[in-house]
Amino acid sequence: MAGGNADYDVIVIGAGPVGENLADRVVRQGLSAAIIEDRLVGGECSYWACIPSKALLRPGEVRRAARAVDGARQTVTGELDRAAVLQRRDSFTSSWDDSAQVDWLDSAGIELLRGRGRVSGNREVTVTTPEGGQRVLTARHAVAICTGSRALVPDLPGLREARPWSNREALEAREAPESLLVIGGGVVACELAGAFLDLGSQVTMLVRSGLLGGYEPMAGELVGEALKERGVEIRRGVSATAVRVHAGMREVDCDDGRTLQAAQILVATGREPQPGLGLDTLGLPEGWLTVDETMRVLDDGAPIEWLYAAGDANHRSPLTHQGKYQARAAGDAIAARALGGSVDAGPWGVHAATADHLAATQVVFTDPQVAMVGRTAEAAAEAGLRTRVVDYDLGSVAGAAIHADGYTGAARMVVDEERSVIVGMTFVGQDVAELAQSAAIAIAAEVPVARLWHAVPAFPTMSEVWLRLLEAYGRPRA
Ligand SMILES: Cc1cc2nc3c(=O)[nH]c(=O)nc-3n(C[C@H](O)[C@H](O)[C@H](O)COP(=O)(O)OP(=O)(O)OC[C@H]3O[C@@H](n4cnc5c(N)ncnc54)[C@H](O)[C@@H]3O)c2cc1C
Ligand SMILES: NC(=O)c1ccc[n+]([C@@H]2O[C@H](COP(=O)([O-])OP(=O)(O)OC[C@H]3O[C@@H](n4cnc5c(N)ncnc54)[C@H](O)[C@@H]3O)[C@@H](O)[C@H]2O)c1
Repeated sequence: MAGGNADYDVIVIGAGPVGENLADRVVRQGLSAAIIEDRLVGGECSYWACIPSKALLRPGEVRRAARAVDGARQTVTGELDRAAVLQRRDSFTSSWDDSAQVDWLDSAGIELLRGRGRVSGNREVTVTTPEGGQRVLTARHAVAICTGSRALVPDLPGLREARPWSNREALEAREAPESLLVIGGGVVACELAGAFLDLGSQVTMLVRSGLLGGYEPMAGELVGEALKERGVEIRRGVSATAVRVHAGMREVDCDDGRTLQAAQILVATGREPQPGLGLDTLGLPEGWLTVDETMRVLDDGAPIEWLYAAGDANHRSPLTHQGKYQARAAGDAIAARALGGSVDAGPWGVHAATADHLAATQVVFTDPQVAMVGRTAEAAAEAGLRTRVVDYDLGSVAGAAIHADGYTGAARMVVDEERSVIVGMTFVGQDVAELAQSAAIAIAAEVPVARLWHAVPAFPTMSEVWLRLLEAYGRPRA
């Protein structure tokens, strides 16, 4: 066990958004930290996930928004400039150059070590350097696993040999394939199907069950209708059984007896943990790490005092902002434990990531967008809550009608009847992303429904859907 002679107070494996935030948090409180990264500082999010995907999606969204407003529509006559769209994506990823993020680590006082890290003992990490050397490092207080996740490729005959795209190849692409077969119906599948449609690919989606599982059903329905209207072929209830490459095309056999052809396949079937983290040295199984509320890794339900896992690595809420929220809780808890302070890990405590369970915010950047906070009606019922569900047509709100001609959208509010507080809210429609935070505040602050009647939305904005939902629910006495 490392004691006074340890190399650093804290060692963080993985310099994605979560690892960077965790390291920053401990350094700000006077501890020393090293961060180990084997690819680019900034992680999946900055180079192969959130940032390039949103950069690719935005131009098409803006074009459609203008075309949805009479008077503006007439001025938008040309096609998207696809080369400019790709160039804009490149500028957001700094052309996959992480020097600015490296400079930031330096300015924050965090030491960067390039290489692949793995836990090799109690408070010990071994780094395999890019040159193939090994370096053993020790941590005085904590090791934090912030290694994110990687695309899960199903074990399907011929699929790997066909060299399909994951999010990585898709988001680095220099050009769009003529045709793209997307396997999966989750968030990555829906967002990237739209992005490549805008870039000119003919897109087919192979969706085993519904679209956007885990969200309110209206989200998948409205997003699916819009994708179809824009020309995506969605084959629901169909699974691939085998893949071949023939004459430069991918051929995919399906369980409905058909064979589909595409120039490229995008696998968007979920994520898996990074392998080779050395968990076996601690007797832990490979897989997503289970953690307590301060992100300490649990071994048979008991926390390992010095080992933390935050972000995708623990799979509690695999989203950048929720992972960074966990990093703030974990970083502060590490510092409090190291410096002899008290730790407040109870619900909504300063060292607890309670919102992961009760108020996580998610935005799907499809067109229409989906913004969801907290639980779906189904999840709330499964958790045993006595709920009332209120639905409202977002398109009938004056602000939405002005926002776009023929605005189509939906809103759902899930109220816990025992406590008279909202536990879930979902908005679907053009530009609803910015409505999410209003719901996050209402849900995290557990504002009673009676008090919400005093939070008056401005007229004519889309936020007026709040008033309509409350009217449909009824006005409880305060
Ligand atoms: C296509 C796509 C789009 C997405 N869009 C959004 C979005 O719009 N909004 C959102 O909130 N979330 C989005 N996500 C999810 C988001 O990308 C992740 O939740 C987020 O990146 C998690 O951050 P992280 O720091 O935990 O992991 P990562 O960003 O994956 O970073 C982990 C880092 O650790 C490094 N690493 C891994 N193993 C080792 C090792 N052994 N040694 C050294 N370094 C290692 C990796 O190279 C990487 O740099 C998207 C995901 C995908 C796939
Ligand atoms: N805007 C955002 O915030 C955003 C965007 C993209 C991704 N993300 C994050 O990344 C995570 C991963 O996204 P994802 O879309 O890869 O995963 P997902 O879990 O959301 O969806 C996976 C999809 O693949 C299907 N699937 C799984 N195995 C399959 C198989 N063998 N054959 C056919 N279909 C199969 C599932 O039914 C599901 O539709 C999300 O959970 C989300 O947290 C967030």
